[in-house]
Amino acid sequence: MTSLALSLKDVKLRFETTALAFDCAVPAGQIVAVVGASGSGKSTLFNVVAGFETPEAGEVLIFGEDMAGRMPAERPVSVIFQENNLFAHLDVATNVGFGISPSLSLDASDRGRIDEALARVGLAGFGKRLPPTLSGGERQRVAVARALVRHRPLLLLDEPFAALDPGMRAEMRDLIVDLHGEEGNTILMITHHPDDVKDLADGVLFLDQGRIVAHDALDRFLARRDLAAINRFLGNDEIR
Ligand SMILES: Nc1ncnc2c1ncn2[C@@H]1O[C@H](COP(=O)(O)OP(=O)(O)OP(=O)(O)O)[C@@H](O)[C@H]1O
Repeated sequence: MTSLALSLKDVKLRFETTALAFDCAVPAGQIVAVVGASGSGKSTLFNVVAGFETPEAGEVLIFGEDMAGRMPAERPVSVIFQENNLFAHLDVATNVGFGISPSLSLDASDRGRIDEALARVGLAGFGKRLPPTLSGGERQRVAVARALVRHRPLLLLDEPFAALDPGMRAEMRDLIVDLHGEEGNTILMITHHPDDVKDLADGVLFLDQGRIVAHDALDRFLARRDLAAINRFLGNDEIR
């Protein structure tokens, strides 16, 4: 039996004007793109998994463990957002160090791990720099380095390349694929770009109006023509 990185069972949430309901089972070791129109519920899905939102019903299981009552820091999850992942007044090495110890009690071997992680994302020698002196792409690499030292088996990427130019986006995609190959972790990545889906994903979770309406392997997803929302996303305009 394939082990599951994530299962959402009858998960339900309600905001004033919106009801959301999530059901899915994501096998361990995959890269899964999370897509859907603005407002379809992608960030809310991540917030439920990471523990920033508590559902009013249902179960969130990560590697078979029920996450009910577990704070975000206690979950086997790392999250990288579109921006603002770093503390601007703390240097790069310290920002990465939070991934090892939230109280920053770091010994010499921890400092070695930080340097290794920075080298791994192409930022050797950047440890003393402050985030505002870095480019957007470099800041995202620091966030990736922090996720690397945190070493959690489930990584959530919430549009991590959205603020980057096309060349940098492609570089970051390559970096994520390389790290996934090395770590063997499970990655869920929110994106609005069909190219990210095609280049990165093993599978696709497609959301529409607060529900997961498709969960497919990549090839099957790309061949779908049966849902207008997916046709819009893939640009199958002639079929609509
Ligand atoms: N804290 C909240 N309070 C009230 N409504 C919320 C809250 N969080 C999300 N919503 C609503 O839930 C729906 C889903 O929002 P969500 O941010 O998850 O969508 P999304 O797919 O991530 O959108 P985008 O692609 O624009 O980031 C939206 O209608 C949003 O207004």
